[in-house]
Amino acid sequence: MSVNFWIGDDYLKVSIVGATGYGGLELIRLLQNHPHLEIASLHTSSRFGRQIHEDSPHLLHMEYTLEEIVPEDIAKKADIVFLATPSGISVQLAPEFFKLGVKVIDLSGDLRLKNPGNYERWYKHSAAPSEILQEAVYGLSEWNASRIKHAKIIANPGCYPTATLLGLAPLYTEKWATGKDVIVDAKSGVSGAGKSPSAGTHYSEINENFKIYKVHTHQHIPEIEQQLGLWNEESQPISFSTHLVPMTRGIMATMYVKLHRHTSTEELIDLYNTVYENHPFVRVQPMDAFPCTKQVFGSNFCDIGIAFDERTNKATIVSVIDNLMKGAAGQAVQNANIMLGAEESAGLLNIPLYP
Ligand SMILES: NC(=O)C1=CN([C@@H]2O[C@H](COP(=O)(O)OP(=O)(O)OC[C@H]3O[C@@H](n4cnc5c(N)ncnc54)[C@H](OP(=O)(O)O)[C@@H]3O)[C@@H](O)[C@H]2O)C=CC1
Ligand SMILES: CC(=O)N[C@@H](CCC(=O)OP(=O)(O)O)C(=O)O
Repeated sequence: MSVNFWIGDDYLKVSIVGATGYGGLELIRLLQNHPHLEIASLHTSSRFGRQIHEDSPHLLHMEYTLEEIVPEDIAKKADIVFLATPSGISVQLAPEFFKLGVKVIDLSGDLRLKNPGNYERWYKHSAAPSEILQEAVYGLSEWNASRIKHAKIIANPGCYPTATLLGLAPLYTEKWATGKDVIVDAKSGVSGAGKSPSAGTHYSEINENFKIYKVHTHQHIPEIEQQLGLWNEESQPISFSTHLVPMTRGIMATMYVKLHRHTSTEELIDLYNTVYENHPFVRVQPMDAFPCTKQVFGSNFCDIGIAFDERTNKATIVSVIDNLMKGAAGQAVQNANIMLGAEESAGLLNIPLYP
């Protein structure tokens, strides 16, 4: 039975667990001006009692005391909880919130893979209970809205999968792609790795440098393949590589896809425009134009450029997003909007920061 979750003009209350990290801070930025959602509480595993602005001075004007993570207490004040925590945490927290009847939007990778063995292989943690994995709805907003609307748990997609899947979806769902020999060459800004410094991401390692990482082992490979398999059962394993770029935000995924049919760039652009016609956050570039990460900086847009290569019969698709927005907090708020029956774009239609 479907229940109308939203109760009209009132604000719905939300709590954020992991509020001090990059994803959590981006959620705060979006929720502060949201027309239907209001922050009830912010939670930390290590800094209880401190003000949010003590470690995040860009929030100097905001008065929120960081609280411990006690699901029973959160359930008393929140309708929805966002989990913006490292992998391995939602495995434990999501079942508790589910039992307490609080809707969960999980930004981590814990609930995305339906096969627990797959999660354990790629994430190296114990998986969530099967009941929770089955309950979790994959939150690729443009492609799963009818299920997101009635979901109790959302597994918000990863940043690379969001850029990749939005870029590949029209070819897979319309059966233009053979599903064989697909190559995804992806690059990310350093905020994708979260706020905690590490040997691989600190300034002198990343500045004026460009490096490949997690070759053939990236945890987003099974997530992308799971969704491609749902769209097209002929789909085969993809070649997927990830690189770190010396910039703060942004993801670019460049994809090379063999097609069933001979076509033209014009026809491909028409296909993408038709598929994404009613989706305000996916913008398809005109002929001969390709997107760059700066044109989506700080926004929830995914911009896509397309060209057909006559010589190889392959399409080249370029998809860009801001990893913290469409790749994390922005899509999480978009999913919350869909769940509560509001405009999908509520609180999210800001123009990208430029230059
Ligand atoms: N950064 C990105 O672009 C994207 C990130 N994601 C995923 O979203 C999640 C959050 O990412 P991001 O914000 O970048 O990560 P950060 O490392 O920046 O933040 C993680 C947050 O989790 C809290 N935390 C750490 N340990 C625990 C724990 N044991 N229990 C509860 N909370 C804990 C941290 O702070 P405190 O010590 O105060 O509790 C912090 O608030 C991750 O799972 C990430 O993989 C998904 C898409 C994109
Ligand atoms: C630049 C960078 O390091 N990015 C991270 C993205 C992590 C992430 O978002 O992880 P989950 O989606 O699995 O939670 C990475 O490549 O692992």
